[in-house]
Amino acid sequence: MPQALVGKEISMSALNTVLSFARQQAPQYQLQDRVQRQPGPVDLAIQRVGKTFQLAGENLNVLSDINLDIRSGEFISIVGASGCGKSTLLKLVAGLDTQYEGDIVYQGKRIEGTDLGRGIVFQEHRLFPWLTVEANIELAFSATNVSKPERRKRVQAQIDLVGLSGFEKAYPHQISGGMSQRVAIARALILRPQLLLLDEPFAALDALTRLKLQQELQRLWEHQGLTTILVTHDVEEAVFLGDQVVVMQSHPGRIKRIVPVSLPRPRIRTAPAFHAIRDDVLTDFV
Ligand SMILES: Nc1ncnc2c1ncn2[C@@H]1O[C@H](COP(=O)(O)OP(=O)(O)OP(=O)(O)O)[C@@H](O)[C@H]1O
Repeated sequence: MPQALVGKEISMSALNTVLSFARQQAPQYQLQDRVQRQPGPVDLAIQRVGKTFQLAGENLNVLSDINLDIRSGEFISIVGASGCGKSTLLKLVAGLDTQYEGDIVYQGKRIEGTDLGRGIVFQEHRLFPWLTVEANIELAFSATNVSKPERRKRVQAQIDLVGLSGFEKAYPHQISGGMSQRVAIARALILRPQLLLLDEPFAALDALTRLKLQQELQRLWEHQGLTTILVTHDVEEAVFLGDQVVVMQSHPGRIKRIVPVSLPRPRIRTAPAFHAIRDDVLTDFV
């Protein structure tokens, strides 16, 4: 069964239990206080991008003719079957792989390598087990000339923002998977990137933690005005968070269609309009 359909196995009563728990846990949104977001200018332009790997002497065409404009402050979700090239595309945008055809232009410059202005979070948290929560986050400053007191101040503020106050001195083995992912997100955000890249950051988490972190991610995104790209297998997550859901298909990996999600935030997962968009996207996987 495609990963994207796994969520369909949950019964309505189980889903409602999960949702009411998540609502209690989630930070309370003040709808009247929220700034109306306006789409900004194009921040990231992916133009005619292709990627071929060499595998056992053969050429493996993984991405072909990818074209996508992402506006400043937009949240883009990318879904698609396993192996369609989602992570490969994200790595190209991160600058972790610079061997590609076409152009990826971020804020007017072709991406030629990694940059502190682009933060990335992977499925595994990649924390150093011998460092505390605060030391793992502070590590992000190692290539900068930010002063020690300023680092400390920003680390504490970021820890507070992701809800980890009190766990500053804990080691990764002393905190849960969800908390570890929050540390990874804090580490990605501490340098105040303008572009946040997320590669299935919640895939290894249980359903409750996942819902809670989706809400927290939305809060951080709104708070910091980040342009965000999320790769996920979870269609519901994609619709809950995305301004647009990019559906990819395989062999070679390419964009099948882009589904706009204009529902107001925070989105109500049980609302018919939400179901309609989720079900529409799911038709690409059945
Ligand atoms: N370094 C590499 N060398 C050769 N082939 C690679 C390399 N990295 C990825 N691939 C291949 O590229 C294809 C796309 O991989 P990618 O990880 O981007 O897919 P994905 O859509 O993110 O998959 P999943 O959803 O399972 O994570 C796969 O066939 C994979 O085997």
